[in-house]
Amino acid sequence: MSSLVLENLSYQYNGTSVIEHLDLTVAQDEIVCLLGASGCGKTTTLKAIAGLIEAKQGKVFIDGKLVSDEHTFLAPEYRNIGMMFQDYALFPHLTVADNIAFGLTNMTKADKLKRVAEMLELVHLINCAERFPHQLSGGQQQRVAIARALAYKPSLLLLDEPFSNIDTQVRFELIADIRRIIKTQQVSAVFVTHSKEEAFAFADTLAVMHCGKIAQQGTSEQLFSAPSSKVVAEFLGQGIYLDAEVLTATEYHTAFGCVESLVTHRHVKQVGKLYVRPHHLELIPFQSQGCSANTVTILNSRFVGSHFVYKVMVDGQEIEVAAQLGHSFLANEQVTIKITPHTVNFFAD
Ligand SMILES: Nc1ncnc2c1ncn2[C@@H]1O[C@H](COP(=O)(O)OP(=O)(O)OP(=O)(O)O)[C@@H](O)[C@H]1O
Repeated sequence: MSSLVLENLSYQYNGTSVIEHLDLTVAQDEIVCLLGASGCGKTTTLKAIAGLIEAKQGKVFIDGKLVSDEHTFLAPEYRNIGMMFQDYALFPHLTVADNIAFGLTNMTKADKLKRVAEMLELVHLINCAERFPHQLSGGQQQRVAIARALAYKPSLLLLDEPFSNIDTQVRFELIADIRRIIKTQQVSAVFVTHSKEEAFAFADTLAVMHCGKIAQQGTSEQLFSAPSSKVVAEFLGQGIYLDAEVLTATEYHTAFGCVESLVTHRHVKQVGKLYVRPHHLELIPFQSQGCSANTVTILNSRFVGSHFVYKVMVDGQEIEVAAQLGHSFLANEQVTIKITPHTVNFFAD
């Protein structure tokens, strides 16, 4: 059974549509990331799942139980969900142990103490039990927040940008740690972010949101290599569009010569655009016998520790390309560009 199902969910603020006919499924024990640009409706979707707003259009099911539709509205405390936000939302006047124990009602004192001890061990904060939130680092505060959210064994965890206040140096360690914690507790989760790096590191599947809808849901690899729309392609990573015409099931004609696809497509004689990412481009020393359209000028270069990254203008669009081993170029130098065979992303006009 799915842990969460949103069916045809819509929501308006003062008559302005924010979520429109949104469908989403989260499987048992799955971490799904709602990913999208600022203002696309991610937090509003999370609030509708939590019951912090009343979405009358569409249905919300948690663990198979209808919790919201036009006739039904279950308050947040009856939805069996845990929540975690970017501002930690810990009670400042309570110790770490008391923060974790806060939601544990209907339990004997002994059971409460046992559960708090288990959670402190899980989040590696046993020695901080008697400290207050202001005596902890941001990462430690988020560990307390996750311990508190998981303490009463919710079936679904909702996380709204929980890592955005964490120093970038420790952010990805914390992400890996919180993912481990969630996985050991066998709870499903919906995680909201606008950072694709965080989404890649934290989620099992991504649901890219655009203008209040899910544009595409799948693993990060599926979305990266086979985006169903330009919006998803662009959101998952930088690239350029090249005018293209389909020649065969695996070949596309462009101004840069024939581009070969590693997979067979069923596009027939269509014209459209290829979305080409930097790692599909190869810069090689200028070859005078090459087609002039394949010649580009290095605009500038930047050393990134292990190699150089060159900015070039291709078909009127700037793109940064990592240097191939053994080649180095100067600013204003003319180089030849090649498009290597890859899993082509073609969008018909
Ligand atoms: N209480 C509100 N009243 C009116 N409009 C709102 C309210 N809350 C959010 N909005 C608007 O709804 C739209 C979606 O907001 P939401 O917070 O869901 O987006 P988001 O994708 O989570 O954005 P961000 O990544 O910036 O947090 C935005 O245009 C926002 O201005």
